[in-house]
Amino acid sequence: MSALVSDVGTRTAVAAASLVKVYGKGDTAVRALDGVSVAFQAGKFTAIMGPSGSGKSTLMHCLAGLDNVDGGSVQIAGTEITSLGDKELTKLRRDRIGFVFQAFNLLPTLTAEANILLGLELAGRKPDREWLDRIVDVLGLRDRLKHKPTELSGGQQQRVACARALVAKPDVVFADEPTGNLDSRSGAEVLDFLRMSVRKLGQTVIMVTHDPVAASYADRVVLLADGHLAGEIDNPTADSVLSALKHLGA
Ligand SMILES: Nc1ncnc2c1ncn2[C@@H]1O[C@H](COP(=O)(O)OP(=O)(O)OP(=O)(O)O)[C@@H](O)[C@H]1O
Repeated sequence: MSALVSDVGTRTAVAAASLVKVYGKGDTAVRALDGVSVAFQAGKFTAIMGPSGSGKSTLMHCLAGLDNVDGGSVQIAGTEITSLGDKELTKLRRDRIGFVFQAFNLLPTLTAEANILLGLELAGRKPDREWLDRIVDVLGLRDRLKHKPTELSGGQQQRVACARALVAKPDVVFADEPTGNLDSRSGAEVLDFLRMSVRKLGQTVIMVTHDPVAASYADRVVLLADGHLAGEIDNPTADSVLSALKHLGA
């Protein structure tokens, strides 16, 4: 495993080139992304930040193949996704991308373990038990696996959602405001986990957040403003992120 963690450091997990996304037509058209080129290294935790309306969610949706683009390219682990059909995209998202959303989206009738394994089951794939064990241990979910979502705290539910996102060993995990529904303590636990999934399990995480403290858990922050790349910060602190955002008028 340590070899895997050190190997991934220089590979590109996700790359966008000259990405353009336009909503609407004519006078009311909005260029939500206006030529964004950015690369995300494998084995790193990157946060996407910027003022409200700067294009963060749009960028995430285009990178993850959840939305079509109007120009440019997106590659996930070397696969160009903008030219894929719906079926191929669905398969790519299912097999190679993990998602963590603000709403935990767990099925209430299933146990935590069944929620974690559901995607694999639907895809007809067997879980790698050793990998599952590692994820469960890193997430501290061992004694919660038989519980239903209503028997879990918000933080625990989000950790189950993180396990679900990681269980298929995706090329990348996209997290959209993963701490938006959590108090600060549970939020810190989830962020700690996302960081550990990168450092200890060699995973790649790209997170959209409004919160400079959340962004400070990342290895790197990518800043957007008005649909453009507006800078980046390596080894961010909450203060350095906050002052960069102030600079952008957020
Ligand atoms: N479905 C849509 N139809 C029309 N315009 C849209 C749509 N989605 C987003 N936009 C516009 O595109 C721009 C970028 O929106 P986006 O949601 O990506 O920004 P954001 O940085 O994620 O914002 P926030 O921080 O407020 O969530 C904004 O001007 C927004 O109003």
